[in-house]
Amino acid sequence: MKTIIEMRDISWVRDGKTLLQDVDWSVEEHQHWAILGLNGSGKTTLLNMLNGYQWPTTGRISVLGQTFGEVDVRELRRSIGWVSSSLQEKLYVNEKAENLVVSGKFASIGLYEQPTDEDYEKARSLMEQLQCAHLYNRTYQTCSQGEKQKLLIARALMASPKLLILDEATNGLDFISREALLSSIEWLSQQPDAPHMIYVTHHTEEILPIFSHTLLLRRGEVFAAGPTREVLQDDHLSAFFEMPVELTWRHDRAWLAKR
Ligand SMILES: Nc1ncnc2c1ncn2[C@@H]1O[C@H](COP(=O)(O)OP(=O)(O)OP(=O)(O)O)[C@@H](O)[C@H]1O
Repeated sequence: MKTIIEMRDISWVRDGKTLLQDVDWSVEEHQHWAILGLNGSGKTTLLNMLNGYQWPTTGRISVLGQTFGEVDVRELRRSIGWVSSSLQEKLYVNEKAENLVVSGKFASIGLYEQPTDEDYEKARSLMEQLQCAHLYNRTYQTCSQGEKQKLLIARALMASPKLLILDEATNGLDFISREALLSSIEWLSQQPDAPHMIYVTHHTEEILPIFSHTLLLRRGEVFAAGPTREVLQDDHLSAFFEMPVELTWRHDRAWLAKR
């Protein structure tokens, strides 16, 4: 089995505060993972490290078999798709949807290289598959939040990444848009060349059955990591949230309530 992500003894210290501590985490081939954590638990910091934007104070990271410190991270980033709202803030709001999606091929914000006709065909086909082809000639700023998220996923898929990170992808979506986005993610996982997915969320019910494994992150430490059904249990989560909670499983998704 190939290891997709390996983090060993990761810590990150800033201004005398330990914000990540002794993080050990492995993602193996054919696994999709969810990361669940409260605000400030260190999720974004962990993702920044996976993309080589932040370096750990101690520890070792390898992604897709490449060890950080020994590889050109800019090159490695071409194999990693990252969909996050922080990325949205950096995007050009006046960019046309088609150009925004195509720019994913070059892992650039804006288009500086000349795309080919095939690139535009691929962009259109991805948008059709994600059911957002009607936005082709629209500018990014005129799209709704749900439409924007789909465009960002299509953009990330342009480079045929081996790893796709979805960071709070359903932020700001209404119920219908959220379920539509989750269906697209499920559809994506069923494609023959599907990337390995890391889905970061605050909500247990968004952890689709395709996410075989879940990592619980609390105050910069791994609270639990393993098969989703083992990790998402009442006792475990009550200890995690430091509040009595109970889960109801419906359609293979875990709905959380305060006990
Ligand atoms: N550059 C920085 N300097 C100092 N502290 C930082 C820095 N970046 C993050 N932190 C702190 O590290 C902790 C973890 O932040 P992080 O953004 O990783 O959490 P998160 O789990 O992504 O939170 P949220 O769910 O709210 O997005 C927070 O306490 C945050 O204030």
